[in-house]
Formats: sequence, structure tokens, C-alpha cells
Amino acid sequence: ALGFGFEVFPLNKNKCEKKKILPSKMLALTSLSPRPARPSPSPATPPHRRPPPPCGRIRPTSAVSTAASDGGGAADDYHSTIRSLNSHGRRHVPRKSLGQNYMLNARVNEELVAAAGVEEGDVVLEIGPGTGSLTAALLAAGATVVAVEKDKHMATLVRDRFGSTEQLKVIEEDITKFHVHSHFLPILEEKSRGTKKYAKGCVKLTIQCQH
Ligand SMILES: C[S@@+](CC[C@H](N)C(=O)[O-])C[C@H]1O[C@@H](n2cnc3c(N)ncnc32)[C@H](O)[C@@H]1O
Repeated sequence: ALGFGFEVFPLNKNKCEKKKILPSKMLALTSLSPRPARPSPSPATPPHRRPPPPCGRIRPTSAVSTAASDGGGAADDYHSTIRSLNSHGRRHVPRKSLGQNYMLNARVNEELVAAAGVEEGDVVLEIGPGTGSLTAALLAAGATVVAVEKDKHMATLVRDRFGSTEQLKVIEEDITKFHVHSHFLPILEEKSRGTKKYAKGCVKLTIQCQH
């Protein structure tokens, strides 16, 4: 939606070889288990000859060249994210039913924030902050963020990550039941008083694979 192309990294090699992936319904579930860095293809290799990516994920194409493993220096802290997720009494497994996949490349989030034109003083409704990586970029841009997260573990994680700040309100709720009038409009009115600014909504759409 924001001009990012997507590469498809099928979840299960065998299944994906057998079954057709519909472009509009691709899988976006990213495992948080540590895995070894993948060697990047040689720059001398023409793009159409590069080996297919390993199975398991779908990523914005712009993330590929700036991934943490290539020294881009723009990654969300992968290991501290995993530690935080696992520190709440259970081993965190991303829930497919909630479209849980997490952005680990902070640079992509910065690009998303820039593409959305988020700037100082904006009030943003973020739906499903997950680990808070996009939230971090929104806050860094100077926005006030109202983040609505259905999963209580993720809501706790985001609260812990950013601590108490007037710039962020984390609400543990299903967005489909979220009452905009009582939760969001008062903050919007307070922050935008005397200005012509209005709210911006941020959501990373979940794209699912059909098997
Ligand atoms: C794709 S992940 C978010 C990724 C995150 N923005 C990031 O950059 O890492 C989607 C998030 O939306 C949450 N979610 C799914 N359904 C929801 C709902 N109905 N209301 C609120 N949050 C929801 C999930 O728990 C998950 O944390």
C-alpha cells in the first residue's frame, strides 16, 4: 500500500512447491527463532540468475539489502526482542491467527513513516504494534501514538519497551471493538488544538498464504 514490493518466501518448501500461492494472499508469519545469517548473493550475479530465497517468509523488497546481517546497522534489536518476548512466562510463538510477524529492520520502518508523511506533532493510530518496531520509528518522528494491540503479551512488551511517556498510549484491545470516540478522539483533540492537523492511521497489513 505504501509502494513497497514484496518478495514471496514460502513457509513450507514442500507445500509451496505443490500449491499455488495467490499474490493477494501470501503468508506473512515470521518465526522469531534465531537462525544463522543467510549469505547474500554476489553483486556480480545478475538479478534474474540469483538463487531463490529460502522458504519461510515474505519481506518488503527494500528490506533485503539493509537486513541486519549485511551490516546495514538499521536492525531492530533482534535478540533483545526475543528475550523480551520470552520473559513473560512462556515461549513466544508468533500467532498466525493474529497475523503476527515482526519487522526487525528499523530502516524499513523509517521508510514507511516517511512514506506516510508522519511528522512532528502528528497523532497516529497504530493498529497492532507487535514488538513496537514501527512504533519506535513513529515516536522518533515526533508523533504521538495510540497503539491498539489485541495480544496482551505484545501490549505488555510495547509498554515495557517504551516505558511511561506522554507520547505513547498502548491500549490492549481488539481494534474491531475499539471505541474511537472515547479513546482516540480526546487525545487527537488535545494534541491538535489550534492546528489543522488530523489523525493518521498506521497498520501493516497481514497478507496470508493459501495452502
Ligand atoms: C504484523 S504484526 C505487527 C508488526 C509490527 N507492526 C512490527 O512492525 O513489528 C500484527 C499485530 O497486530 C496484532 N493484531 C492482530 N489482530 C488484531 C486486532 N484485531 N486488534 C488489534 N491488534 C491486532 C497482532 O497481535 C500483531 O501484534
